[in-house]
Amino acid sequence: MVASTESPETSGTAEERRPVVVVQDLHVEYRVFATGKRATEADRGGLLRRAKRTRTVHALKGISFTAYENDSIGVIGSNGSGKSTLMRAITGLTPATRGAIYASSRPSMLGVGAALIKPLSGQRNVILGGLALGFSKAEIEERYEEIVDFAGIRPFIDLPMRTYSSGMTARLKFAIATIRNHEILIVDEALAVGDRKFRKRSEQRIREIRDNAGTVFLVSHSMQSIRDTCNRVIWIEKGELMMDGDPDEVIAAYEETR
Ligand SMILES: Nc1ncnc2c1ncn2[C@@H]1O[C@H](COP(=O)(O)OP(=O)(O)OP(=O)(O)O)[C@@H](O)[C@H]1O
Repeated sequence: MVASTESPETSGTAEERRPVVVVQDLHVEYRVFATGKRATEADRGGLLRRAKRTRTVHALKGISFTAYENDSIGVIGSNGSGKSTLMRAITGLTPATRGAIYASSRPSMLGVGAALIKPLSGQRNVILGGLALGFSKAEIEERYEEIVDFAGIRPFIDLPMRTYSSGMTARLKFAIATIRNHEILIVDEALAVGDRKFRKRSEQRIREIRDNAGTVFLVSHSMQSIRDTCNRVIWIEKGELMMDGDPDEVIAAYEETR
């Protein structure tokens, strides 16, 4: 299938828009040990045999595209097609085996999960999460009400986070993580959790980030979320770029193969 490198539905030509992420012929290979009997000391040839059991998974096979300022790019593809690998490579968490990624500023993956502590109340966690994002205590206090309202968990904010349902936890994390303005934001399946009302609010927040001259990548299996949020869609299958373009066209082509 033909892959175009230009973004559709843009306010100007590609030359007028600032490129923020350039991915050039990106390859990512994972070296994995296939499960097998663990080598013991008695197993003299163990090391050699173990080496033979190493497999290489070629997760991305020459992906190239350019993301521009104000782009909101949906990333779709079947399970295991390489979407998360591409996102991790863009943030620098997964090294490129070959090819290159250039970014105008450090892309951030949406999330404050690691900073939060489950036995503490939602309230304390808002403060912790805010500090982890680089806000001062005063700045967090200023935004506190907004975060709690957005998460929609006010009646539970004094309870320990471990008593929250997974949806409530996800809403709180999303509410904290998006208070910062991100220039390049990656949202990997964060919208899959939470109910319909919250999903709509999250999508609105993503649009606001984009309108603030940000660039957003949204990985999702929900074509509705992608349609509602993105001006461009990248479809990856078996580590290859199948199509890059208008959401309706790319989603239609993807759904035809399913
Ligand atoms: N840490 C890892 N070590 C080894 N192989 C990995 C690792 N992470 C991913 N893979 C492999 O790389 C390929 C792409 O995986 P990836 O998680 O990027 O897919 P995905 O499109 O995000 O899938 P999903 O929609 O299921 O989340 C898969 O074959 C997967 O098994």
